[in-house]
Amino acid sequence: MAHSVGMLGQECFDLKNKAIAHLLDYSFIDEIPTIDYSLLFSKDHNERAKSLEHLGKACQEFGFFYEERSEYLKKNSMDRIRWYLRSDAGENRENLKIVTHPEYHCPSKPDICKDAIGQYLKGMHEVELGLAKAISTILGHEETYIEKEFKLEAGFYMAILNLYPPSLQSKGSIGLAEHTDPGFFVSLIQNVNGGLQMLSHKGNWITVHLPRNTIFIGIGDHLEILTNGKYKSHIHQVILNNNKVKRISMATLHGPSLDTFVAPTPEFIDESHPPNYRGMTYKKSLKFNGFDEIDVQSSLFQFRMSLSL
Ligand SMILES: O=C(O)CCC(=O)C(=O)O
Ligand SMILES: [Fe+2]
Repeated sequence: MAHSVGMLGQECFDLKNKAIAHLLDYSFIDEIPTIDYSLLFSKDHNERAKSLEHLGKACQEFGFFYEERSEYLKKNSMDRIRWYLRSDAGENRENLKIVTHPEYHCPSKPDICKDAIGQYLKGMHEVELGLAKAISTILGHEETYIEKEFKLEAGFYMAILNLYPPSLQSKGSIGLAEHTDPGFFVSLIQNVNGGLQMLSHKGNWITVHLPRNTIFIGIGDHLEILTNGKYKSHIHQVILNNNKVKRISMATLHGPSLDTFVAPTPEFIDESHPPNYRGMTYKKSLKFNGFDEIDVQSSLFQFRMSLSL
């Protein structure tokens, strides 16, 4: 069933009971499995159990489920809004990163932006808490497990508004090179299909086609760490189409609070599953490679024990 979620800067979003998470299905190349968010909380026990099972399977097997620019160009390690343009062989995008939680920041111009993004993210916070409950349940924990582990009340969120190709024409086909994102999960909306690709477990790049008015949800690094690798952070990239299509996306990284220490929890560790990741606060993990918090760079690769120690 389709749910309405307006696009950025247009309609207001009412996501409370109306979000759907899209999780990429590796086995049916053209099909993205859809989790009906409302069914995760259905009063019908069978319906709820079925939909939780579907979500668990998707998580485990698929891993996904302008103001004055110059003002935001200067770099300071405590930036809460930063504008960025890169156009070279490795990356071609213009983007604006905004810390939106626990304090909400947003450029004040254009004024529609602040309200629209604020309302969208308010809705997404509800969705986040709902997904945290549902995923805690399928992991065999009490509903509040992830919310508590990640201290989501003070979660660090980053909204990333991307434009491909950038105002300068792109200098290659890579919009954004392959990467994973830190955090609990990433939500993404876009104005046109095409560009975003996910790496399947078979090693194929699959283009993500989102039905209109839907939100894509992908698992982030810190759910992988918490579950000791049971759920995998999704590897993705953006490929450009010879400057022919302008695409705008907004990715929101829903992270734990900056002071949360994230490590594999004992429930996911036993003799045959030793801890695969080293633990660290979310803040330290974001700054691990000398980046600022606002860069939201992944350091998952270095947290994997066999590689990092
Ligand atoms: O634009 C997209 O589709 C993906 C953006 C993304 O992966 C990111 O900003 O981390
Ligand atoms: Fe990303």
